[in-house]
Amino acid sequence: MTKPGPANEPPQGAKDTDAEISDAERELYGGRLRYDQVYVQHEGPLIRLSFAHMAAALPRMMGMVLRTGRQSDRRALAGVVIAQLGQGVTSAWGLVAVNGALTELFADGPTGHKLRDALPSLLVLGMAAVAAALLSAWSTAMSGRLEPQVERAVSGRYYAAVTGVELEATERPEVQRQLEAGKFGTDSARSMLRLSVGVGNVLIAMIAAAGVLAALHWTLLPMLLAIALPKGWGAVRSARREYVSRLHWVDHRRAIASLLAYLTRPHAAGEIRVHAAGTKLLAGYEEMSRQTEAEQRRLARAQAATDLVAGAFAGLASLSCYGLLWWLLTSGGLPLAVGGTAVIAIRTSTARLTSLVQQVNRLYEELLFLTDTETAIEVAAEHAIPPAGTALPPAVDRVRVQDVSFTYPGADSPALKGASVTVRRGEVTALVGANGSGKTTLTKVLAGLLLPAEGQVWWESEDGARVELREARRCDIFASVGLLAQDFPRWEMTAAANVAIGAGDRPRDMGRIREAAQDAHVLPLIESLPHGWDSIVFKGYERGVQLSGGQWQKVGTARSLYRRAPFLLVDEPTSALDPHAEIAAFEGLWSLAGQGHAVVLVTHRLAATANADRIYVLEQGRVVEEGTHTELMAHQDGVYRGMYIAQAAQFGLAATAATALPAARRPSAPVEEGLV
Ligand SMILES: Nc1ncnc2c1ncn2[C@@H]1O[C@H](COP(=O)(O)OP(=O)(O)OP(=O)(O)O)[C@@H](O)[C@H]1O
Repeated sequence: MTKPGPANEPPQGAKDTDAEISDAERELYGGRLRYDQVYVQHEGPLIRLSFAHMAAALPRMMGMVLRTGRQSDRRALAGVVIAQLGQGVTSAWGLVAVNGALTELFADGPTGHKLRDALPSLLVLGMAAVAAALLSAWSTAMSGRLEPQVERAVSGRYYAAVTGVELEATERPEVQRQLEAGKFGTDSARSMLRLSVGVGNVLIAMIAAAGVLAALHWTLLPMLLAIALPKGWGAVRSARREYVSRLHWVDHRRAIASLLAYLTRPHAAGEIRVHAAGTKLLAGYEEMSRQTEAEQRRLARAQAATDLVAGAFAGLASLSCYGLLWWLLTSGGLPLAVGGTAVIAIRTSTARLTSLVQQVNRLYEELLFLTDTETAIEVAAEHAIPPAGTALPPAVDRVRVQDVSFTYPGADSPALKGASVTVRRGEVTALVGANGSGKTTLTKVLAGLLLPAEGQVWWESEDGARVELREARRCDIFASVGLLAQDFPRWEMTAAANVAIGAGDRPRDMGRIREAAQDAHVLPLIESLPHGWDSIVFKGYERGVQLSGGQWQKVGTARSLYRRAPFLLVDEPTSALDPHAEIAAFEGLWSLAGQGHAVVLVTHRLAATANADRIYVLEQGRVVEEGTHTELMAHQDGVYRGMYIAQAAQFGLAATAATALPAARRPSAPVEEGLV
């Protein structure tokens, strides 16, 4: 997952000044391209970026990563920890050996004797170096084994959590934004583990050096700290600035990415060229990118200033420390060998400090992203579809929607207002009505995807047993439903996968895939492709092919048929089909009803609904008419009759049942599969 890179920062504290919005954004998006209006999501992490919060959060998050590591591969984690501690010990051991060797070398006497006396310490120094190299290699091997497992564990938790969230919750901007933000931290656990190893390594080595220095002379420890503090301050300040900038410019970057995506999207290719839409988008991209570049320049300048200040203070501290060391040596307060060891320790520690600061800097950043992921997982859990519930009665034969109302989060008016419909197996139930009248929303309620705020949805069997949607075990409902949504997903996968994914919880059955494709009238097309079922139904890949809108609709139909669920909900299944294909598709639906399926058909093609067993007419979320075609046509001023006559008139036909599409019926047969 690519994280939103650093972009801009408005003047400190400002959030939405007009100056930040480019003319292009204003023209194309009417301002910022935002998922919601509330800039709350990152306020928490921003506050946590203060020193106190960082200190408090870091051990917790490292603990979390280590816990995940332990759950993923206990042995590898133990290996990493032991290797790190071992390196700290070897580092201290090395310094003690250096001090020993220097003591011998600075002693009085002939050089040959001094070298001989220093030999044991030099040998220990060599052994410490070999041990450090071995431990470092071991640590690399173990963390390399652990990192991908930790990433998989966190990503798995995140994606499992977000895909189990109630659909209604995902419509709420604040939930959606939190879930979305979590995406950027899925690889942070891996990075944090790597950085934690690096930080741990340096910290342990520094603690070892500090211990040895303190043992040699107490003044050496404050010297080390005096050099460390300014550098730490600079790093933390830089991290905070970058993060604030990224947060404030995330919408801007999203707008740029959206523009660029359009430029290469095949379905926009025509208008990009003919309407000069490409010229407009490219000009917008240029302008918005320049703005981003200006922000990056500003950040770089601010960063350089911080580095200068931090460097100046660290330099001053170093100067004072070496001055103090000089004075101690000349006044006889410190033996020359200890002075030498101190210089080596301070120099190596300062070098390590820079890398420590850099790694801690990045660790904080990853921590914030990981916090977002953890928050997303918590939010997802709060809004999760309950895994438990009452099992559906055996042989459910109808779904009864009773006085149901539903309002989308943030919407001014309800999409459904006291709607009641009954969907029976063995029948085709048509939902008709003007655009926005609530048909799709009603199918989502029937599918168990949306829980109505008022009213009940009963899943009933013939013998009177019934379970209400809220109490039902939702996976039972999902297992009973096949969907063909208006905007069904077009997976960038093989043709076979595009059908088989209709029953993702079952092993692939090529025989049934072919059958479903045959029933959806797409089998000859797929089998005539150069790579047949292995063709990727997207251009731009090897074995890739481009399907037309109508061909895609047939693939979508095949997918919903492959599921073999007793309740089939199809929303505008023929909108892209040619007249013959449309007739064949409707015949297929009627034949499914004849086999015992409940078919819920949402369509504006009233010629097809004329043969439905029951038609519900929706208007502004209410069911305003209900009955068979003949019954509804008998209402002189009826909504259905009005729509039907208008459609028939387009063909210059009188509105009679003869204008209806043919409906095929086969003898009833039990549905082969399904829970009910
Ligand atoms: N995700 C959503 N968030 C907010 N409002 C929505 C959402 N989806 C639909 N609506 C609103 O709910 C109402 C009913 O929409 P729905 O999609 O159910 O209508 P429809 O009858 O299927 O329309 P169409 O014939 O155009 O497909 C409309 O006013 C629509 O704007």
